[in-house]
Amino acid sequence: MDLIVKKTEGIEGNVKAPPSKSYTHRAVIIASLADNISHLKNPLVAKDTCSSVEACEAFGAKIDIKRNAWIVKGVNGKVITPENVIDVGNSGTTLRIMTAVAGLAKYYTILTGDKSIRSRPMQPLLNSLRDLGVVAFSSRNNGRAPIIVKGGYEGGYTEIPGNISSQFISALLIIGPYGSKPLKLKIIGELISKPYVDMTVEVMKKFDAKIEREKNTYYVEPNGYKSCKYSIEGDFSSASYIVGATAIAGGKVSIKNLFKDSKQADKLILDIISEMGVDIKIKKNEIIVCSDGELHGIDVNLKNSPDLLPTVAVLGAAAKGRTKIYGIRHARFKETDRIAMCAKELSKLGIKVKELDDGLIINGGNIKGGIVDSHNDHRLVMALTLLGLKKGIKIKNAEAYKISFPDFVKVMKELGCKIVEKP
Ligand SMILES: O=C(O)C1=C[C@@H](OP(=O)(O)O)[C@@H](O)[C@H](O)C1
Ligand SMILES: C=C(OP(=O)(O)O)C(=O)O
Repeated sequence: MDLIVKKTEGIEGNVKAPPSKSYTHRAVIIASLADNISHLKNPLVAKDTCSSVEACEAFGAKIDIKRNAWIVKGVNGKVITPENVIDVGNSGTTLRIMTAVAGLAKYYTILTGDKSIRSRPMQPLLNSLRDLGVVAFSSRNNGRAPIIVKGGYEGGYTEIPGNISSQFISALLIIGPYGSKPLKLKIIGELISKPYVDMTVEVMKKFDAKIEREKNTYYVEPNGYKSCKYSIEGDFSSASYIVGATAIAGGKVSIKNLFKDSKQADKLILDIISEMGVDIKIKKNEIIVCSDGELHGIDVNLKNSPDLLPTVAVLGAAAKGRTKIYGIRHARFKETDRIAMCAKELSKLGIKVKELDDGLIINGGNIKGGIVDSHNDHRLVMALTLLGLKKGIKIKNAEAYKISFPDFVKVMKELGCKIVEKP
């Protein structure tokens, strides 16, 4: 499917941010391991989170999908060996966390996914799982999926580099409560995407896990999880496209279901956008964005918020002057190499972009219309849509937005964005 986006000036309305993808993954996986029945309110129903639901069911959890709620009967740590291969589709979070969960099963689990998933780094996680009593290897010995895991998780000590993906750390912490010994996990070097680990710890605590951090080391007691009622907040990464569209097209938009005190990494979009010249009002559970469509370039470190790269890159392209984005070498290991793909697609629209090892320098302000490709990356589809509001573009392979924000086109149209889906 292609998206045709037409120049749009002035958008307005009141919308609700979709539920958080990261919190939905964590809640459903932890509830699936827990001792009894958990009620998850407002989960995100999207391709990536459905990959986690299917994987949890394959490991023995019973999940009843109701309108606006999932009722999860956990396995109380007694994970069964799946009958079939676990196919995580396009979801890196599912692959990483479920590889660790497979370490709790008795026999062999095979985990794989689409072409993009089969290119994403896994070796540090496999090494740590081995330290903790699990047999875990890459079927082609290249540190990528397909992954083969034979359970046997005991707990104990391991260390892991912090600069490739925080999902390795989240994955190891999540199985921590089910060892025969406590888990001691030391992060070596710089920890990127740290807010995502904080979110993991927050959800683990909500399910009564005993977890502590001292400097760069996490300690988890083998006490299991207690099921509970958990409500999933709105997603700042998805909301970044609504904020970005308002910033670029101009207008006034209110976004509900976003919490001021959220731990989400991508809350940073609010600081970024105000620094670029947009007026932001932050209420307890609502954000109001007001823009005249005039933005100016900034320097920004996205080390902790890698998923904002495509959004900030297009904002930089639409802004006057230079935008430098840095600190995000790890954005090269996502659905695509997002540094390279943002540079490639923005160049097609006449924007001068310089690729850095860990970011981009964008000379914004002069966009021409044209045809761009998402490379099947959901964040590229949604971010490129924002540029279309400025000049009119066609985005190829656009159906990828359904990975994380299935109502993206509907919500954008409600706000007045001129978008047409072409099958
Ligand atoms: O744990 C999570 O929910 C995520 C962690 C981040 O990945 P990295 O830790 O690999 O940067 C982020 O990019 C991803 O979209 C979601
Ligand atoms: C990188 C992302 O997710 P995941 O790692 O779960 O594929 C993302 O949502 O941008």
